[in-house]
Amino acid sequence: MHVVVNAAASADGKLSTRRREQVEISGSDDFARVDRLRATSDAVLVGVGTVLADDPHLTLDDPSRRQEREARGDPRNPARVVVDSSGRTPLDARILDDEATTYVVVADETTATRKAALEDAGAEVLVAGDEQVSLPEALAKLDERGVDDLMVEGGGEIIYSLFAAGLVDELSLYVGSLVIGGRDAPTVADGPGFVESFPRLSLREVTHIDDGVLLQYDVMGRPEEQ
Ligand SMILES: NC(=O)c1ccc[n+]([C@@H]2O[C@H](COP(=O)([O-])OP(=O)(O)OC[C@H]3O[C@@H](n4cnc5c(N)ncnc54)[C@H](OP(=O)(O)O)[C@@H]3O)[C@@H](O)[C@H]2O)c1
Ligand SMILES: Nc1nc(=O)c(N)c(NC[C@H](O)[C@H](O)[C@H](O)COP(=O)(O)O)[nH]1
Repeated sequence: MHVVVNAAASADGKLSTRRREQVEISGSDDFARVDRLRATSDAVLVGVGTVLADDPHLTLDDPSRRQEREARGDPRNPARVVVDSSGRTPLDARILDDEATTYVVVADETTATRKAALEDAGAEVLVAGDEQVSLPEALAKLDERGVDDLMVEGGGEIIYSLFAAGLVDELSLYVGSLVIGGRDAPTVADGPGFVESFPRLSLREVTHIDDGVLLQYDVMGRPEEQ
């Protein structure tokens, strides 16, 4: 599986405000780029924190890209994946509509009642991990279901855990020309943070888009992995 993390951050590295309210950091050209990246992916993954904060839809905006996918025999939208240990995804979340397949990856502790409610609401529930979702197990289950190209759209907790598990191949980071600030605002990679053997990146491309810059990195891995 090939994993691309895509995110947009302010110049001070924030994904949104301290209230976790969604901020439009990308401009129209960068959102078009994100739509193209979704169109070439088999699945788009977010954490439940993003679902609760943004209620995202994670489908393609451009109808011609849906047609192109169908013309090559793919579903019109990539599958959607929510990483959600105890099944907190609201049953009326936009991500559960029938515009695309949606996998809700839960941990073993999730009750059978909650799993059944999510399935009734349109999700395919996958179990990976005991108390918190195990990302290596989750990606292995997605791989079994034909996901070769996985796009991750955040948020900061999920991005940190994917780097910590050595599961990221590429990082596409759009840096918008604004300052959000706030010690409690989510950043590109939150979690407990690394204190040594930092994942190393190789800067492949720098592109001026809208009023910001797109940084595209290949992930070299952590020193002990190189
Ligand atoms: N600018 C951008 O590009 C962008 C992109 C996405 C999101 N955002 C913003 O970021 C914020 C949401 O980010 P977030 O960090 O709070 O949430 P998140 O990363 O989307 O989701 C984090 C949640 O995922 C669950 N999880 C399950 N297994 C996990 C694992 N192995 N590692 C880490 N998390 C795991 C945890 O909840 P459980 O323990 O309940 O499972 C955790 O609280 C929102 O404000 C949103 O607007 C911005
Ligand atoms: N590329 C990007 N630029 C931004 O300025 C921004 N705020 C996000 N945020 C990502 C987050 O995951 C959102 O929830 C989905 O981008 C919403 O996706 P929909 O439009 O509902 O499909 N992503």
